[in-house]
Amino acid sequence: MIELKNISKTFHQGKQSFKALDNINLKLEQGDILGIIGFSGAGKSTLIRCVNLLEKPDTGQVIVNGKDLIPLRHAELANERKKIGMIFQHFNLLSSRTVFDNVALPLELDGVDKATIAGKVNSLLKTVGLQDKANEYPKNLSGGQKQRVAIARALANDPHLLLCDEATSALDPLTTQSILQLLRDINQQFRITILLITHEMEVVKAICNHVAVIDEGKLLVKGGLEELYSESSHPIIAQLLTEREMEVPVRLRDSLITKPAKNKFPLLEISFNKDLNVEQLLAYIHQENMIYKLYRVENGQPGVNGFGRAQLHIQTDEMQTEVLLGYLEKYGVKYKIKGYAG
Ligand SMILES: Nc1ncnc2c1ncn2[C@@H]1O[C@H](COP(=O)(O)OP(=O)(O)OP(=O)(O)O)[C@@H](O)[C@H]1O
Repeated sequence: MIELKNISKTFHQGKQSFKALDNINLKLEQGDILGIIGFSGAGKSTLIRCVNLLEKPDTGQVIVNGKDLIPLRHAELANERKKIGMIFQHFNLLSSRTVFDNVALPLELDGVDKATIAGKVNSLLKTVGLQDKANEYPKNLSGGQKQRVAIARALANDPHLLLCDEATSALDPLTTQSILQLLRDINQQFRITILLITHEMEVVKAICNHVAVIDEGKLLVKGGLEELYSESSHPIIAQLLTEREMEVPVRLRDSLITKPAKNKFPLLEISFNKDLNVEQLLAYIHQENMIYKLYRVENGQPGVNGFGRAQLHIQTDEMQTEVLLGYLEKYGVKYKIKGYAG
């Protein structure tokens, strides 16, 4: 069982301070899949990072299987952390290591012998459906395959808890579904508790048996999806429940394919944040002489649901596309590849 009790966290920058988490209380039973949903800046990442103490709360307790992690000394904390796996939006694989060696890394660091590592890694690669990719390097894998490698690596130390930090936010809809299905299978097969954060209601609906809504560092609701719907008169919850994926433009609807291909370019759905808005992005695109078509723009309300969304069809070469995606990531802007079209 995992319990967060009275967790608060304030960030200080120069003379300014910002309360990112305000007295959070949350409980998960073994085998639960809890989704924490909220808009950009609500405090989701800070909260999930408090669970394995990547971020140390100012106050409160993080109780994992009866033990408060906060007062633990370094070695003891490292031991508890081994049992908490984590996956990230951008996979965080080591590009210089093969798939096999990425998955093997936590076991190597733990001093496990080579024969045991080989057995374990091969079995994990089978679990995530990548046994034929053991000798590939991450650069030769699709986004979904990279996330499968990251999942296998997160499972290497037989964790009882898996933390998922926007694990499907960089993936197209079909790949998202397959990764969510894999997480569901892992939860069933290993009885692993899963705590995930997302800004997409679809993810919560697809996989979670419990949900908590976070806004401005406070939990607004926690419980089953029914509880969420019963609170839908709350403006933030109403928005979360109504926010849908933007519709694909009619012109592209029939030609959109799910995988990259020659002369097909990604259609991006971009959710802006306080650090980058649509005008700034377009100024950058012009400055870099990138070819694009802007299909839809939705204006958000600053401080309520981020700074709007847009659908942008990038029609430039692969290298420039990578540069653009890197630019969005630099500003922490979330995007989704809806598919590819010419
Ligand atoms: N290290 C830090 N120093 C200062 N402020 C921070 C730090 N980390 C987070 N914050 C602030 O705390 C607030 C919550 O951030 P957090 O990343 O937890 O939100 P989030 O809900 O995960 O947002 P997103 O979905 O955009 O990632 C934001 O206003 C952010 O700017």
